[in-house]
Amino acid sequence: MNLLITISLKQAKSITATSYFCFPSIKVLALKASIGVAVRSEKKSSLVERGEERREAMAAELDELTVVKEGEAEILMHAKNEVFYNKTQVNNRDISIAVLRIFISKRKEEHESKLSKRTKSAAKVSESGAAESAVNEEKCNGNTKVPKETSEVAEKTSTAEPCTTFEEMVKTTEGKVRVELKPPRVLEALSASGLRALRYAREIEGIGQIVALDNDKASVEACRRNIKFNGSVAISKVESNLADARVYMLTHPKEFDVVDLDPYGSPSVFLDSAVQSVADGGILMCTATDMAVLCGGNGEVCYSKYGSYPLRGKYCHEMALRILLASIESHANRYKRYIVPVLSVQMDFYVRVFVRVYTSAGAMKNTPLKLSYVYQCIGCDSFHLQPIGRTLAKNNSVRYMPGFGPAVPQECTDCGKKFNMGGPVWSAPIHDPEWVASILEDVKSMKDRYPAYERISAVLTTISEELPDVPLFLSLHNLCATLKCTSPSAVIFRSAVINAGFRISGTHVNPLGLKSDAPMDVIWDIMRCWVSALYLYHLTSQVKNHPVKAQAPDQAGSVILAKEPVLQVQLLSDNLLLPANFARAVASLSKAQAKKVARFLPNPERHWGPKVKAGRIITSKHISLLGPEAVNGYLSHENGGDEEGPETKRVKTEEEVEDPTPEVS
Ligand SMILES: C[S@@+](CC[C@H](N)C(=O)[O-])C[C@H]1O[C@@H](n2cnc3c(N)ncnc32)[C@H](O)[C@@H]1O
Ligand SMILES: [Zn+2]
Repeated sequence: MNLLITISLKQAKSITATSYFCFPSIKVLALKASIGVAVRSEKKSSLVERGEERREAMAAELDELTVVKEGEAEILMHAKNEVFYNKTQVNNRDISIAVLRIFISKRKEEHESKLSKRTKSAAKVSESGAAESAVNEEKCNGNTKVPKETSEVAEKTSTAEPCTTFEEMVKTTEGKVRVELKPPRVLEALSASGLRALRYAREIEGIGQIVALDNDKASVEACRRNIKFNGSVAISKVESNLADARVYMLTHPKEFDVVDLDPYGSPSVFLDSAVQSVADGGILMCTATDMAVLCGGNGEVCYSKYGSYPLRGKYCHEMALRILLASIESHANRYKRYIVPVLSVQMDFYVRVFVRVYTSAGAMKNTPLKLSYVYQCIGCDSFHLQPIGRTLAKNNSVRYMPGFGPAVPQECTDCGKKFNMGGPVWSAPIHDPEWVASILEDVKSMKDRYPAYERISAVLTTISEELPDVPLFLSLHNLCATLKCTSPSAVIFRSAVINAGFRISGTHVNPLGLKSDAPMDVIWDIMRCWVSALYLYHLTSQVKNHPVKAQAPDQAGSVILAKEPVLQVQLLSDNLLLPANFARAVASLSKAQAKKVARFLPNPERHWGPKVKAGRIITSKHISLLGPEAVNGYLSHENGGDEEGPETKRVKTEEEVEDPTPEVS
């Protein structure tokens, strides 16, 4: 499916300004209104006099505009790149829409269950004769007074707890009064053209008011024009304000059920105010595109922005997600709040997290249990996590204690080298499996409504199969590079881990990554068996070995291979105890893999990456940001060069992704 439909008005160059004026479509009327050309009921004679001049100006202006359609929203883009728009982010916007749809339905379910609890507790109270439970008329609708008539009925309807500002009293057709949830209010804090806000308004059933902010005048003007251009639903739901998002969020505490941060680069400066602006139980959706920083390019910069040290492991993109989550949690904690991640995605060139925000000084005490330091060996890349805190159960209470440490000795037990220490990172689950399943189901049920359906369903499928409780992942390639051996296929390696009694899964972050709860010494034992003659295949006692390339005796690989394996796996067929069993295990393929469902897709076109800030002239200085290919594209375009050509890079097959270095022995 085409991700984006761009209707260039230039394509219709032959259409003169006169035909725009005469063409009776609503769209064109909206377009005229949006660019501020009022159609006055002037006399025909004066039109003739001034018509030529105006038509020329109009034609020139229209020539500069392009209508971009994504989902159900359309925006007018100016050729001068004055307002930020990156079509690559269609994946980001699609996933956000999917999450919001589920947020609305979960929020409703939670509200229903809260109401039924209220009803039960009120019934108990009235049974025991404690009539003081009556609700006073200001309890509902927050600051809004409920009409007396309504509040009287409310008293009769078993409401023992006060309504929140997010609830309202609604009279049903039978004349009863129900406490209903108000539609969720959304803050799109960094809105640029308003495309995202417009898509939310037009595509998400049950969404409430959407406030779109930007501190750039041109963006706000464009956003307002786009609101009008999108017609009545957009006009009634979306408002655009010129404001610094930080000030606005600080001055609107707990006012939004949804806060969306989609900044240029790092969201770090917005986090403190954003966590304060989300209502209890609301959701914060946050993108970070400063991957070089989050992945360890500049550890000290990452520390200054996020309060966490990144490590340059193969798992760095997942670590980036976990650093961002730890940082949001730390800001939330300042206000006695805490987060619960529902979905965390690394895709394209960014990370995006979806977290719910709650207030509870008690629950906040659990934060240190959800954060860990990461030790990564500089020789063999083995990694170990050390939680910051732990709990101690005593009688009927729980004591919060600092974590035991150190988690590792000074020198790596596998290869003898030292460790780098990174973090703290979020080491609790980064997704809620129930949410992920609901989002995926919902996306599949309305394929046509997601322009990036193929991509987002592939990512969500892979996420749904990740081990939820295993932070970070191994790279089979990396293990083999350390030992300088050929690689087992992922299926054979997964089988050995499963046969040894541990769990293993893929990760959405990297097609070659493997998450496992097997400790590093077990992983290395399996690899020792792979390279030695202890490789048992298909339970047939077929012995193979995979010779390694020689390396210096002090190198990590040599030290690891010099040790005898200690792992002992019992084979079912007889009483043999072997260090590893590579017989193919049933669970060695995920369900999606077994069904050959797509899990990783190539980029749909070239230059599928970040864009520079709006209005900036793209020069060769941007090579480091966009990559030489992308910049060449822009520069050649600037110079009147060719249009972007089709993707020429060969796409890997499913097998190649699964098993990039097929067995050679
Ligand atoms: C990456 S763009 C947003 C793209 C948009 N969310 C979308 O999906 O198309 C970031 C926007 O944030 C705006 N911005 C940057 N700093 C801001 C601030 N302090 N307050 C409000 N807007 C800001 C910029 O003007 C820019 O338009
Ligand atoms: Zn090591």
